[in-house]
Amino acid sequence: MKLFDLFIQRAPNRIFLSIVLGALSGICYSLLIPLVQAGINGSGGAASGGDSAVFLGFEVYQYKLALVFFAICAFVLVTRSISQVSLMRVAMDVTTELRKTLYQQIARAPIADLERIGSSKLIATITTDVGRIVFGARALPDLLISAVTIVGMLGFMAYLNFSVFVFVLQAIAFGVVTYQIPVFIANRYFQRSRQRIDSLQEAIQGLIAGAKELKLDADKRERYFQDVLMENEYAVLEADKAGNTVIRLAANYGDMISFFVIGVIAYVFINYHAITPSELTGVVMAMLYITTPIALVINTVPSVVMAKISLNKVNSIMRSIPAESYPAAKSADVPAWNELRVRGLRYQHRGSKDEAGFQIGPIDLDIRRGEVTFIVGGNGSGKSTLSKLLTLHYSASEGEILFGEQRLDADNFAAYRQRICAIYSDYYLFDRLLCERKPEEEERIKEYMALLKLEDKLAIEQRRFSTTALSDGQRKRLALLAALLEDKDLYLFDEWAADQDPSFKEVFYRRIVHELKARGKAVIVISHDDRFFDEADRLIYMEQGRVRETIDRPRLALAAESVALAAAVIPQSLGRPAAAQEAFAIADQEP
Ligand SMILES: Nc1ncnc2c1ncn2[C@@H]1O[C@H](COP(=O)(O)OP(=O)(O)OP(=O)(O)O)[C@@H](O)[C@H]1O
Repeated sequence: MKLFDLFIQRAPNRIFLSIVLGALSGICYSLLIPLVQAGINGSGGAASGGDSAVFLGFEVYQYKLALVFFAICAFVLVTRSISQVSLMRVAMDVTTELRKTLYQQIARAPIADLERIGSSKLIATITTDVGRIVFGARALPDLLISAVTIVGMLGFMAYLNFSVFVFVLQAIAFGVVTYQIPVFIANRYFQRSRQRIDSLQEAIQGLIAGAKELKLDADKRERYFQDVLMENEYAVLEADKAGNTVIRLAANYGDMISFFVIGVIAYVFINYHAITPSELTGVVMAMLYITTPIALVINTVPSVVMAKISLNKVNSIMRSIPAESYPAAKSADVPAWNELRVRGLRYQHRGSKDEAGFQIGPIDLDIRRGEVTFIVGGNGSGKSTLSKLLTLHYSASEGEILFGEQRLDADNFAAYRQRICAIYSDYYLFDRLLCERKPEEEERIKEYMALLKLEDKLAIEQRRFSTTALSDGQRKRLALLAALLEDKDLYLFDEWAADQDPSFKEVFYRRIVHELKARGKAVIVISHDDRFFDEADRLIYMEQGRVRETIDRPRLALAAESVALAAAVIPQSLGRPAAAQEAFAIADQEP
């Protein structure tokens, strides 16, 4: 994707019009000086006429020429304005369009890739890069108008005196070539600054999200402030300062090129070439006249350079976010299922440079509708990773998932995922209900608000929560309410009850999970709440990325029946596998 292509793709006609009007404006702009000179010299030919007229009480000398002059001024004003306004509006559309493309790409990205890239980089791209691209691209009409003006003026000089024209051309070529050296150096600094913006963004997130922890300890706060936040801030500042200093010096050099050339023509060139005083005046006027367009070209170069750097960043982010290749499908496109079977499933997280990523599998398990499956195991045993495989966010490297008799594949992936509802441990609470509105919704909302004791805390108006400024437990209950209003086949709760008080743990395990089971849903509960393991129809115990033990209800009930076993077996199954094995071995020996 190239800078100008963005604009052409968005509005080719408006861009064409803008370029034509910009070019016309540049041409007319460059006619003004020859006209003034013609007026001064009284050699305006037929147009000047040499007569004077009275206009609004003022005497106007060579009124025809004056008329042409002011008409051109008005034309330049109109065409330049239309060209600039039109391109500016396209630029604004392009900003929104570019952001929209990024939003869509993020929405379509696999979760594993979003986790790998991290939110800081994505936010920096959306906020910093898109703005810079459009700012740079917006300078393009001015560049065009200036370039045409410069070309027009050079043409005028060629008409006045060809050897002056050749000299000026050479001087400009020399200026442009030498100008590239500082631009190259500045470019390096700007690239360095852009690389540090991602880290800075991450540091800012830490400052906001970690404000509570930082406030508790002044030393810690100071260390974070200096070593992380300001370190990145100063790195960006230094690189930007250096880049802008070089660019400024280059811009001043560019500004003065015209004057150097004027000086050389006025004091040196005339000694070696035949040039009349009126030609010399014309050339000097033309040179002074193009000082501004040359400065403008030179001053907009940094914005264009920045825009190109940002565009490269956006391109590289876009390339690093692959879109999921599953065709969009509706949940109705796949047959109903009763059992989800997982066979030989493997997945590996992306590792660091020195270490291979955590591996899960091979996993074999069955999840049935109308049953509650608990997934238990120690921290880091792979429960959440398995939950993202089961809810079809991670794509397994090996193995298969079957919904009933239907094997999960690229064609039905999106449709089956539509049938799943989950509250992850790192869930996000939206500020409104996003599920499809159902006729009985009002009734159910009332019922759940009462059950989850939320009715005094917030109201739901037009499907929007009146507040989400709630306690952690209340926020999670609100997320649960939103999930319960949906009608999916499979519900997964990753440590949902971890921050609920005992009464809500009871409500969750004994009422909600039961109710979902009674509605024929497949319910997966990832939990450390061993007190409620008796609610499970099946308990899957994970260890080091593998299913170590699958315990079905009869066996679980048997083990739990004995007080000794209940105390010894189930808690130990989380941390002391040897004892758990022994206890289940005893349970298994029961007739
Ligand atoms: N996005 C990720 N990228 C790389 N590695 C990851 C990622 N998420 C988890 N891991 C690794 O996978 C391992 C298992 O993590 P997982 O979150 O699945 O465990 P868990 O059983 O849910 O733990 P807990 O009970 O603490 O929530 C961890 O050791 C972690 O290092």
